[in-house]
Amino acid sequence: MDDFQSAYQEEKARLDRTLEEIDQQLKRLRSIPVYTGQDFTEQLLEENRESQRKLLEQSIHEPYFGRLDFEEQGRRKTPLYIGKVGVGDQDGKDPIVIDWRAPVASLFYSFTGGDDASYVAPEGLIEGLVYLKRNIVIRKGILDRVVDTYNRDSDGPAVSDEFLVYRLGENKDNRLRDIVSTIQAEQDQIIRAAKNTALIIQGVAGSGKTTVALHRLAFLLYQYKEQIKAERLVIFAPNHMFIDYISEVLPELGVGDIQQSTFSDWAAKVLELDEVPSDGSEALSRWFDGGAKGAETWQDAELPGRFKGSMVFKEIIDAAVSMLESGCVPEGDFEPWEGARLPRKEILVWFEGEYRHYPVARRKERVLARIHRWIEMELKKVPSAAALKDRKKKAQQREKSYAKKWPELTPLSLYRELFGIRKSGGTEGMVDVSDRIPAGIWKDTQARLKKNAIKEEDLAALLYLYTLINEIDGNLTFDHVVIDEAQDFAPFQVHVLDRFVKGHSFTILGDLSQGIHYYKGVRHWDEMKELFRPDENAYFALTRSYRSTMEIIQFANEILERGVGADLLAVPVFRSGEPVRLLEADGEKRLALIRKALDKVLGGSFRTAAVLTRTMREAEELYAALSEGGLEANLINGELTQYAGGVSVLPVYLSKGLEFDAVIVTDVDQEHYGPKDAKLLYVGCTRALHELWLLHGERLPDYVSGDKASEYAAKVSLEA
Ligand SMILES: Nc1ncnc2c1ncn2[C@@H]1O[C@H](COP(=O)(O)OP(=O)(O)OP(=O)(O)O)[C@@H](O)[C@H]1O
Repeated sequence: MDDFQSAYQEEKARLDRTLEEIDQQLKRLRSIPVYTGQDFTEQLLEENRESQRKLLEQSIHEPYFGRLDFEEQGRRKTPLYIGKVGVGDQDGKDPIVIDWRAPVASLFYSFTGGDDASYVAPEGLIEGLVYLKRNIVIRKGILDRVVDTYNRDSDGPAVSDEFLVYRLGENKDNRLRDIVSTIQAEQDQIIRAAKNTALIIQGVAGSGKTTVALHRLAFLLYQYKEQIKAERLVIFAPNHMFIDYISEVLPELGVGDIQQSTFSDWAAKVLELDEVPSDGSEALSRWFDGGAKGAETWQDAELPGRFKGSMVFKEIIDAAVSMLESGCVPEGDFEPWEGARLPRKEILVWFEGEYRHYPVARRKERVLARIHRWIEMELKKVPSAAALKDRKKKAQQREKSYAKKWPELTPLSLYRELFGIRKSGGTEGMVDVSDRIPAGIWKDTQARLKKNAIKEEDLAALLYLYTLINEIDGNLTFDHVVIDEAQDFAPFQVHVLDRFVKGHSFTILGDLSQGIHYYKGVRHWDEMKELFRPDENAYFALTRSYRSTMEIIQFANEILERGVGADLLAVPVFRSGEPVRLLEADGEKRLALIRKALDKVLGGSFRTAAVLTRTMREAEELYAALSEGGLEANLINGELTQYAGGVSVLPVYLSKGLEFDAVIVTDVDQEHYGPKDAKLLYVGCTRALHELWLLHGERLPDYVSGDKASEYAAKVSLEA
């Protein structure tokens, strides 16, 4: 028997034993009648049994995916089996399968050969020797594959990407999947980073940012189970369809109930807005469907999204509200009826003294309530019933009009005042900051606010005002916040979120090379880092790209290098595929050739394909034409909440974050992708896992037809 066969036999025997053990445990658990009584302790025990049952039921299909033979210093060599779910033996003493999030399991991901292997455990640094690292594929309880990625006894360290490449070569369906069996060392470092740090991660396209963020949440829930709750974790994602696309990963990892939201949805909930301001897709659509040409030359300060997302705007707001407190208590004493008087001095003692520790809106509330109580006490002193009736009535009216003299302390009313919209008897305490806001933005915002129309760009400021005047309710706080596609987030948004998060516990991930929304987001990660103290943040860079073949990555890299002069180039995993196809397809032949290219692509075993256009309008037209020709496809627009897979037709800017087995980018010419659109084309190209087609007019954009291109791209022609 050769080594491979004996390894397979050994693992098969071990799998049979494990399945038998899990089966026994399940049988035992199922035999215990479900407790439905009122006893609290019994209820807790029943809950435990129920979650144990679920975990074992999940585990029995694929109990583990890896094996690591480790000899801890001074102990015996032990084979450790690592799975998505930890399983103990009948007595619950020795683990049969170790949870991938356990400290020792980190060795499986971080060990890359050599004599020194160590991991950090709660007891401190554990050192030892690794003898074997083995990947084991089990499908539906049947052993499918055994691949050794390190064997100390063979001819030296042989850590290879073979298993990773095998996994990456698989076709994808309509959902992002977990990667527990192949997490890479650079990703593992991020997943296991300490909770109370703001992690800022620059990762090239396809480096696993989204995937890593989701695994990090699963890790945090395991590692800090006493301190954090799933429902207090949140992922901010760019749109609802993306949320749907990533929705399977956490349940696959045995984690549920995590909040997933767009920033706008969340802000609207906190601010109790009747309507959710557009999440930006509408603005994007206008931006890309024309009208925005030349706007790239605008100064940041003139771009509403950039200006209102900056910390400069926060400082302007601080200046505007700096006198708010001192301007709150109305002039004059309070007189509920002639002869009774509550001196303003006394009210100030309450407002500025006793209630000082409350935020201002709450202080106002408390002072007004106390005045009410004071009136009631005064009324008790009134001797005659007739006088009492009269005074009561008067006091009611005066109390009401006195309350009206106080400023309206809501985020929206203050924001309106910031832009010069003042109600009669408005806030004396607001400082005029109009000269610090660019005239265009001032005028546009004022006009909108007069009609009570709020845009996404206003939300950070509104939330900030909210936090200045209100206490943040415990229900609204988070234990950890993930921000995906963070290059499109503004520093001010993150600053505001920081007020809702304990311990600056953030995972902020993005790719500056995919920053296609010129009018918002960050230009450099320092803009985010500066929001935190040096000891509160950590920066990581992910440079390996796992999604696409080498040919596609090299081709996309060249677009970045030539078109943007970027240095954040992706390093491919050694997975070779077809060359990128360049197909001239314009004029009358365009539609027929798009159809032909699609037929070619769909002829294989691919499960998902995308046809990317430059604009939404073009996507709609193409979708209509393709459907008329009998093709079954889905049109994706910014409103969609579900991603169905199959063939999708969509504008390239909406493809961000998604991936497809094959991608066909249409109209890749100078007209559609001018010199400023290299990043956009880069996003489109990097969506492809296995095949990329570029359908173009007579002249490709200059940054596409590079000299080196022939190494990984080929011109093809299909008969129209
Ligand atoms: N360690 C890994 N093992 C196997 N597959 C991986 C690994 N890391 C990432 N992938 C795969 O690479 C693809 C890209 O991952 P993901 O979408 O998380 O990357 P991203 O950095 O968020 O991409 P983008 O910024 O381009 O949207 C996914 O198919 C994911 O499953």
